[in-house]
Amino acid sequence: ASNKQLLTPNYYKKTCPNFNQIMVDTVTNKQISSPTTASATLRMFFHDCFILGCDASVLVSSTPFNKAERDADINLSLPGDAFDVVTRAKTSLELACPGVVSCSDILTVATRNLVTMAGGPHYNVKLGRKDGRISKVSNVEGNLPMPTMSMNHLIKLFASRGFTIQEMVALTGAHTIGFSHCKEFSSNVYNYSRTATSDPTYNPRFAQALKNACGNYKKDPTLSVFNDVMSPSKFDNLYYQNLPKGLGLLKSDRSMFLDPRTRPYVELYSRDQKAFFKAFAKAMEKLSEYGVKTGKNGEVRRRCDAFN
Ligand code: HEM
Ligand SMILES: [Ca+2]
Repeated sequence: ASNKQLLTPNYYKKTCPNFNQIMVDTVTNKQISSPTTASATLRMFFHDCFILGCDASVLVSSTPFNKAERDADINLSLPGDAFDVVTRAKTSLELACPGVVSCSDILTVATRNLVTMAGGPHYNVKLGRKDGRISKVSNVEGNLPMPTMSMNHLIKLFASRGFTIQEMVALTGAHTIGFSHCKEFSSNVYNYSRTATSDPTYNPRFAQALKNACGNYKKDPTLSVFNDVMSPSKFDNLYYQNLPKGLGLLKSDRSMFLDPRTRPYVELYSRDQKAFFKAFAKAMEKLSEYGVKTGKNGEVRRRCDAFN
């Protein structure tokens, strides 16, 4: 059997009967006190799963002997709240059931609960992942999508992990919540031509608003903008409705509408939120099982930021 077939819905039923309750309590408290936790954690989960599978490799801290994934340039913007919610859950779970619950299962369930809390679909996740024993910065480079990549490149990247074009479009609907830092899109807003105020695929008023919001971004790299300008913290399908209007923030977002291979799915999900939720839930279940390790292929870390 492959590792993912060894995952089960009730993996902790006997060994940690309070697992679900502890996860719900921790995640709810954290999201209420820091409402950006949901988007932060969803992005971190994606970055974990795409590199060596969902094995919490993204949580490991660098040491003098090993530069870890989280110190890759693309991961430096992962917010502290995402690490914090996992650490809090791990601390409570270690008190209740020491040495039993993996950091990768914690990150998977926290993400699922947060998506639902933000208004998104509920989906089932199976459990029993073990944590990885490898986390290297060199595994990250080129293996996570960047807004500057061409659509060919993005499609190939997702295909290399077994995800179809439709699944890629559905998963990227995650940009219905959260933020992007100005540097991720500002070259499109500024470096167009002498006369145009912006990239022609932007709505001109939106481009002007972005210029205003990001004017000082080179001096203040913390400046950031909502991914979904219409409903920034609600998990809904407005992300897709924005794209035909030129209100997609990242170049890769606007390309989802401009490219004929992805456009039909953008149109479907912008019309039909139910279809989006169903596709997102299914693709998240699949992502949650991507490259998982079970049994002796991994460990239950004592601390999520260090190998045992
Ligand atoms: C075409 C593929 C994708 C590209 C190019 C991309 C790129 C980006 C970039 C550049 C940011 C801004 C990060 C920052 O400035 O802090 C971002 C944010 C985000 N991404 Fe993606 N992403 C893609 C797909 C996905 C997928 C598949 C997911 C999850 C299933 C996801 C979830 C998120 C979330 C939730 C945020 C907001 C993070 C926050 O608020 O802290 N993205 N993405
Ligand atoms: Ca939204």
